[in-house]
Amino acid sequence: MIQTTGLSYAYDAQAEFRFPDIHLADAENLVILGESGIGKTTLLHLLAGLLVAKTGKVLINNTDITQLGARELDHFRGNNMGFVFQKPYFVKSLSLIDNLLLLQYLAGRKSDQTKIKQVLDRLGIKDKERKKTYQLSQGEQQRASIAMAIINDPKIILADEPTSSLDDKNCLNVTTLLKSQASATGANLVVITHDQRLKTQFENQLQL
Ligand SMILES: Nc1ncnc2c1ncn2[C@@H]1O[C@H](COP(=O)(O)OP(=O)(O)OP(=O)(O)O)[C@@H](O)[C@H]1O
Repeated sequence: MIQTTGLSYAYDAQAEFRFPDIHLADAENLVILGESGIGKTTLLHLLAGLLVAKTGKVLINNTDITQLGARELDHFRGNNMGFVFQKPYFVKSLSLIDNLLLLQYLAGRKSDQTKIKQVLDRLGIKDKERKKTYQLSQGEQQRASIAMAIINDPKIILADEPTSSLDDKNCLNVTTLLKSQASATGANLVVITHDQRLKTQFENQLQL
């Protein structure tokens, strides 16, 4: 569940944003649309607690993350959130499968190669599991970053332009996978994009 109230953020006096309130029950999805520079990434980073709001609250599963200290927030994020960032973050020296095993380890989970292979298979990159992530194409890296986001079954999946480098077929694969992952685990999925192809794929839309 995600609920925001009166959220605003200011980078400086020239770049101040007030965002509409968001109410999502468990398992509900939302696509946030809007032109470049309107504040989509800023809003997503506020939902993730990566930016500190000027005003307002962000309730996630009844925890107001704006009230958490840095350590608590890190812990909360690690246990509850999965991110698909515009620019993927990998450990460069490791293969794709080792990056995913590392994430399972860091979350205190047992290593589960079967699950990793299933996720990679559904994303169409199982044959790339032994590659270093820098050896993957941009679109493959985007799909790899989605595998990283969902591997530990987060309760909230936040995705920043997850389909921008993908062709139509992979765009549909990725949104289908994100939605089915979210519905399988009762997670909220929030996607921000200016990819108009996503408009018809989500029931809830917020136009900034
Ligand atoms: N660190 C920063 N300092 C000052 N201004 C910033 C900073 N980060 C972003 N901005 C400004 O805030 C505005 C909103 O940025 P944001 O990244 O949230 O937009 P966006 O809607 O996600 O854009 P895009 O679709 O191009 O990614 C932009 O005008 C940007 O220049």
